[in-house]
This record gives sequence, structure tokens and C-alpha cells, in this order.
Amino acid sequence: MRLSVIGCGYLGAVHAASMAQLGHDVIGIDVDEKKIAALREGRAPFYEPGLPELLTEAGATGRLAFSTDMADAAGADVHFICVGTPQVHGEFRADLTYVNAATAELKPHLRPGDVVAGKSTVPVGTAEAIAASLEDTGAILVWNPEFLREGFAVKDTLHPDRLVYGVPTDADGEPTAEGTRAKEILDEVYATPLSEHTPLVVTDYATAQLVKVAANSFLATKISFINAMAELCEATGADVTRLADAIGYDARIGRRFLNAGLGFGGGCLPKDIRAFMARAGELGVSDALSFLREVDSINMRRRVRMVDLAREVCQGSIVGKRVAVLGAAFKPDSDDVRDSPALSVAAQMQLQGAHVTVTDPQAVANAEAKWPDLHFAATALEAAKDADVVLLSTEWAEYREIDPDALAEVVAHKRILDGRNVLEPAVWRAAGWTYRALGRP
Ligand SMILES: NC(=O)C1=CN([C@@H]2O[C@H](COP(=O)(O)OP(=O)(O)OC[C@H]3O[C@@H](n4cnc5c(N)ncnc54)[C@H](O)[C@@H]3O)[C@@H](O)[C@H]2O)C=CC1
Ligand SMILES: O=C(O)[C@H]1O[C@H](OP(=O)(O)OP(=O)(O)OC[C@H]2O[C@@H](n3ccc(=O)[nH]c3=O)[C@H](O)[C@@H]2O)[C@H](O)[C@@H](O)[C@@H]1O
Repeated sequence: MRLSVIGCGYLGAVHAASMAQLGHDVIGIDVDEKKIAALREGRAPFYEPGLPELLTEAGATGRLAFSTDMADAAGADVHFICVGTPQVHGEFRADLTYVNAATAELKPHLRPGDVVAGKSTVPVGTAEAIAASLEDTGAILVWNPEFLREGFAVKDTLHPDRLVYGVPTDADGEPTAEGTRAKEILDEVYATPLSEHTPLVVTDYATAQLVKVAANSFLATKISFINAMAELCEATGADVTRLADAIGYDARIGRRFLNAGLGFGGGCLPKDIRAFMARAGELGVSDALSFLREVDSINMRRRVRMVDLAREVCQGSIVGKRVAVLGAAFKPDSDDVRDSPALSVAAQMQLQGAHVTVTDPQAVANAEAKWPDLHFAATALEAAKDADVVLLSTEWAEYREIDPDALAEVVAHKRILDGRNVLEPAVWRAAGWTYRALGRP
């Protein structure tokens, strides 16, 4: 099939390349000329494992092209909307400027029967408004939320846990004739994953939009739950990692997403729970989501607590202290620094008078662009030179496996803060280090 993917960021670039890999003819559109220039040369504009290979393979087939001109989307059977929906500065709600602009720019190029598939994460009600705005084109809007994780984006796109289509429905909630037609077209797009027995949920617009923010809210809640337990562990001398293991053996709870530490960041979970709260307020049901306020607060408290912990290990003050921060990305295997807990803590410590040097295997350039006042180093050993305290803030494999003796050679004081609860305390203590973590003795 002929597909267009509008917005070629972390979601769209992977979606475009993956769809070409599935055998479709794909045109990726973005307003960012640099991004499109890189993609045209078969280079990934950001770090995502597997994407460079996919771009090379799919590019070689001639099925994958990129453009900054929306007119090049004309003629596609399905147009995927993958533009950003960031948090409005200073408010909780989502900024729909890009979604609205992209659909308005696409509109003149739509033919009756074309499918427009929204993948961006939006407040419930957005799909209905877009469908109304496109009504006179005869195109059919489907809401097709995306659940990929950065770092696993290629695998998650080619082998998703589930697919969700929000289609036009009648008064009984059943797909209309247009809804059924759109489902058939999307089934063709996703024929390969569907043939792998990927569960498919076909529903109305409102449910499809809510599925996405409900899923992210649940994940955020799970992380904040274990971080709340970490606070209790800290007050009682208990170990949150053992607690997570023990409750995680209950299949109803499950161990995944129970890793306590610096909490969640990134371009999605924080802004999605806030936008969800804002939307609930507009709908007059803010009480239903008041718990998300606490989820957010628990999460943000972790960052503050980590700065306090640094102060504690430095005998009460970090002023003038050299702090090495291992990790800038919001999670390992990504160069994304949007709302990164690592950088947020690094910046706080710097603001409070510490001399902070940050390193990351992939995210230094993005981090430097966002926080030019911080110092950066290429490697952990370089960052840790003469450090009074080292903070492991993003659990990249190379930091999890770092040798305490090698690190000891370069630091001024052997003090390690394990912001992700991934180091073995006994090993570090045996090597003469002061080891501290959030929720672990
Ligand atoms: N990053 C992720 O892992 C996931 C993101 N999402 C959602 O997908 C959406 C996109 O997220 P990301 O890819 O992370 O954002 P991003 O910021 O990396 O990419 C958005 C892209 O849209 C482009 N764009 C903006 N206006 C445009 C227009 N009028 N026409 C064409 N392109 C335009 C931007 O230049 C940018 O390259 C958001 O709603 C996000 O919540 C959903 C699931 C996973
Ligand atoms: O909507 C989105 O964009 C995506 O948001 C998240 O994916 P992502 O942001 O890539 O990363 P996660 O793996 O969910 O991690 C988010 C944050 O939570 C933190 N985290 C994760 C797991 C955990 O146990 N503890 C924890 O603190 C991570 O360090 C990271 O900062 C969801 O997992 C995806 O399903 C969703 O599609």
C-alpha cells in the first residue's frame, strides 16, 4: 500500500521505516529540514537501536522516501499523523498546534476514501474534532494510538503487544460502513503483525484515545507506587529492590515497571499524565484523576531527594563539590533528554553550587544543547576525575557494569549514589565506597 507518515521524530521515523520494511511504499514528511536530510541519506536523526539498519534495508528497496513538502503525501492510501503533542509551557494541557497544523496542511491533498490515522497521543475529543474538520474531504479518520518504547521502538512497531483502531461508530457504538472500510484498510497495513496473532481492539474514537493515556497513566502509577514504597523503605531500613522482587512474583502485580529510583521522565509519561489531568478537568471529572497529581508529586520528589542524598554524603553541603553524573538520557538505549530525571538532578546540583560533569554514551549532544551551563565529558572515567561524589542516573549497561576499582583510581572520594538501584551495594562497599541509593540500605 502507499502510506505517508507525517512527523518523523522518535515515533514517525521508526514507523515510516518499519512500514517500508513490511512491504509498503512510504513517504515520510517533516517540517524539519535537517531531519529529512539525514533520513534521505539513510541516517537516523536520533539514537534508536535497529533504526539505522532498518533505514538502510528499507531505503535500498526504494520503498522509503522522505520530504519536507506535504504535497508529496498526496496519493497515499493511509496518512499517519505522528507529530508532537508536548505540554503547553507553564500549563498541564497538551499543545495541539502541531496536530492541527499537520491535518490542515494535509487536507488539500486528501481524496475521498483515504484513511487518516492519528498516532500522536492526544486529549480525548481531539479525534472527533479532526474528523469534523476533514468531513468535506470524504477521507476517513481512524485513531490508532502507538505504544512503542524508545530503545525498543523497532521491535515494538514490527511486533506490537496489541493494535487499537478507533473508527467512526454509529449510535450503538458499532463501526459505520466507513469505519468497517477503514478497519479493512488498516488490517492490510498491519497484515504482518496481525498474522502473528497480535490482539486487535476495534473501538470508538473516545475509547481509542483513552486507551493510550490510560496505559501511560497506569505505567506512571506503577513506577510511582514503587517509589512511594522506596520512601517507606528508606524510613525503615528496608530494601525496595527486594520488596519489588517479592511483590512482583505475584502474577497479578508483575515485576516489570517496579524499578524504584529517580523515577520516570521522557517525552511521554510526564506530559501525558498531566495532559490527562487537564482534560479530565475540562470534562468536569478532575476528581477521577486526582491520584495522578500524587503520582506526579511522588515522581518529582525523587529528584529532590537525590540532591539531598548528595548533600548528605558530602557532609551537609554540595557547594564547590565535584559531582560526576553518569547518564543524561531519560532512560538507557536512547539519546532523548526530554524531561530527563538525570539532567534535572544534574542541573539542580549545579544551581546549588556543585561543579557537575555529565556523561552519556549517546545523549551528550542533546543534553549540551538543552543545558549548556553543565560540563560534559566523553566517558565515565573522564567525568569522574577528581569527583567528590558519583551519581549513576541512567542505567546504561556500561554504567551498570562499571568497575568500582577502576573508578576509584580517578575520583577524589569514593562515594557512589545509585540513582537506579542497579549496582550491587556489597560489591561497592567491599571496594571501600560509600554506597547510597533511594530506598535501599
Ligand atoms: N516517542 C515515543 O516513544 C512515542 C511518542 N508517542 C506520541 O507520538 C507523538 C510524537 O512523539 P515523538 O515522535 O516523540 O515527537 P518528536 O518531537 O520526536 O517528533 C515530532 C515530529 O513532528 C514534526 N512536525 C511538527 N509539525 C509538523 C508538521 N506540521 N508537519 C510535519 N511534521 C511536523 C517535528 O518536526 C518532529 O520531527 C507525540 O504525541 C507522542 O506523545 C506515542 C508513542 C511513543
Ligand atoms: O507514549 C509513549 O511515548 C511511550 O511512553 C513509554 O515509553 P518510554 O517513554 O519510551 O519509556 P519507558 O520505558 O516507559 O520509561 C519511561 C521512564 O520511566 C522510568 N522507569 C521505567 C520503568 C521502571 O520500572 N522504573 C522507572 O523509573 C524510565 O527510567 C524512564 O525515565 C511507554 O512505556 C510506552 O508504552 C509509550 O508508548
